[in-house]
Amino acid sequence: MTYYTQAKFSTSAPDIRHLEGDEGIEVAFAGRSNAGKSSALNTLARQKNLARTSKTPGRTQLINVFELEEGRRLIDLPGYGFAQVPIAMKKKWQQALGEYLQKRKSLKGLVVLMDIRHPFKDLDQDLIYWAVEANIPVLALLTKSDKLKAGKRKAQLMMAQEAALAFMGDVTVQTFSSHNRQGLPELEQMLDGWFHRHEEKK
Ligand SMILES: Nc1nc2c(ncn2[C@@H]2O[C@H](COP(=O)(O)OP(=O)(O)OP(=O)(O)O)[C@@H](O)[C@H]2O)c(=O)[nH]1
Repeated sequence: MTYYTQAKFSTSAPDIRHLEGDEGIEVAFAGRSNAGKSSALNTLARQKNLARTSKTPGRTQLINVFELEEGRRLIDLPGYGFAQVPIAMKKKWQQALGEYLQKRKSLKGLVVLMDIRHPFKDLDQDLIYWAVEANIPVLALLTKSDKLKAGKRKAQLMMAQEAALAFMGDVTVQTFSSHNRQGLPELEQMLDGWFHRHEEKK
């Protein structure tokens, strides 16, 4: 049992601007469609169906809020970068996401999930830049690490760590696999830090 196993679905919001209750502490999860976000949330919570996983990219459209305990939340942001979404909608979404990162007072950390084989695509980079600008610490999670052999995995991690320096902010990079739970303790440690750091300041 860890703190995160108690995660419970709380609400869905159709739009980031409709997220309620900007109090307490929340940590958001974002990533391109199919990056493995739902799988990572399920792995973290040790629950099979907390966040739905699908093989159809782009299915996670709503913003899902999972409560850990009163005033502690995980926010599952919709996957981005889905080719079939019209440009106007993409722009609207990006603007809303930027606003969320800038204005959301309870947001204390952002996990950006990226397939270890294709990290730091344009939209990932935009998101990380916005977070850095807003002083939100970022954990870049290189997902599906089980897809690579150890040597290649290490090389990808080092390359991504090097690339992360360009953001000039609080950006940590680690590898992660929902299939074999590689990186789960490190992910939990980072989240613990975000939740606790702010608790102490209360
Ligand atoms: N090998 C491997 N495959 C994974 C891992 N995590 C997720 N996948 C697979 O990648 C696909 C997408 O995973 P999801 O967790 O649904 O991805 P998502 O980012 O939530 O996708 P959207 O719902 O489109 O936002 C599924 O087929 C998963 O089985 C992993 O750690 N290792």
